Amino acid sequence: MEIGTIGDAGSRSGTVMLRVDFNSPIDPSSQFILDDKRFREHLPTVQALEDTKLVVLTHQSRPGKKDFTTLEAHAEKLERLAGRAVTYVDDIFGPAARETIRNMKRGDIVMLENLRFNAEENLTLKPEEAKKTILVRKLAGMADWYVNDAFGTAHRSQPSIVGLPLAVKTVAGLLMEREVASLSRVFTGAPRPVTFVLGGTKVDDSVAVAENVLSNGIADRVVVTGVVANIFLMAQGYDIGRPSTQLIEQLKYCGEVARARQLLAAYPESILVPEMVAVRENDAREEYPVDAIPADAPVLDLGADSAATLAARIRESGTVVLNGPAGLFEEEAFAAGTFEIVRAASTVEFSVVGGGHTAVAIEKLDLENAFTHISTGGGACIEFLTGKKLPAIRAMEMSREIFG
Ligand SMILES: Nc1ncnc2c1ncn2[C@@H]1O[C@H](COP(=O)(O)OP(=O)(O)O)[C@@H](O)[C@H]1O
Ligand SMILES: O=C(OP(=O)(O)O)[C@H](O)COP(=O)(O)O
Repeated sequence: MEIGTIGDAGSRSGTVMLRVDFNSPIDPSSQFILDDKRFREHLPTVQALEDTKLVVLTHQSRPGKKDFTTLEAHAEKLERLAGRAVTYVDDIFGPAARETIRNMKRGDIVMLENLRFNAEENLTLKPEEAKKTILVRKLAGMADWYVNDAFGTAHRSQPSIVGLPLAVKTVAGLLMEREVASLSRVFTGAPRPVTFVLGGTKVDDSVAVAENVLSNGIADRVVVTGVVANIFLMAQGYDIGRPSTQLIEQLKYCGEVARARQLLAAYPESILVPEMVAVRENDAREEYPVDAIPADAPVLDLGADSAATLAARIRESGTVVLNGPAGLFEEEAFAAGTFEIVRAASTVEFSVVGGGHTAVAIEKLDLENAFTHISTGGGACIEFLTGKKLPAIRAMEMSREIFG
């Protein structure tokens, strides 16, 4: 890896700013954090920096959303999970934050306020521009070095991600290092055959991933499920019915049908599309072949035969990259396809998972330990798999060039 890590950062003392991604689902009325996976995943980095004055930075949600909130509950959650006191300050770089940081001792942990409360953090900027923001200048003035562990935000060109590394020596935290190493292994040295299973609703990203991994010989085959499969069925000329077509229009993914058609033409043997689907008809699950989908019934899962056929192809793989559920698994009647695919993926030698919903499906089956790597990133993971260099990684490389 071209980026520095905590291991080669040398001194483990001084004031360290640690960027994490504690952005988590929150109950808007009780402020209760509903899932603490991201907290648990960042703990090794927090503990590795126990001899420093540790200033933790994160965002929570985005301005305008219901779960855009202060970080008091996040500080409490970190305190409980780390078993160490965490001081929360409702300030980012004003007098309260500066005073608290000035008074820190070795081993102290301070959590600053939601970075996105500062308008500049919500801008998408090039690293050089981000470096000039007041936010970056102020934070840099309080830090001896910076650790970026926020893999889940690595695809955002925001000041704390791409600007701060140009202003302070920056290295990757342990989670960032593990994410990059595990996901990179998909591109080099993954046991073959390599199967990508792309489902869920992020059709544009999934088509881009399929293009990248098929054209570069990274994947031997791509299995499509979920809404992604519906696009490929349209590309094959099938009528997927009004409700599913409307969903694709709503999501503004009609343009993806032509891209899917090109992929099918270029890789006819490598893209596996379901032949049977499950729909909701008269409030019940019914199964149909893809050339007989009823006009008014939404396609919500793989048909049982197709789930079994695709699962068998997954099981014979050396590597599986799983991103996005195969259907509306939140409803019991439409969960079978997702569960069968997840179970099959859990049996292979090297298995990598991206996406929050996919991780939830795995948790429901209690199969977390059966996977090699479950990424904390949704968008970041899938963007990494499209083959693009993530802005956070590029910024850490630049930091290494600047500060050594
Ligand atoms: N055929 C389908 N029709 C409607 N929704 C679907 C279908 N297949 C999957 N979904 C929905 O996709 C959502 C997850 O998609 P996505 O956000 O892309 O996954 P992830 O968070 O794992 O990346 C789930 O809420 C699931 O119910
Ligand atoms: O949860 C996140 O992204 P994800 O839902 O794609 O995993 C990250 O915290 C990034 O958040 P953002 O998409 O508001 O920039």
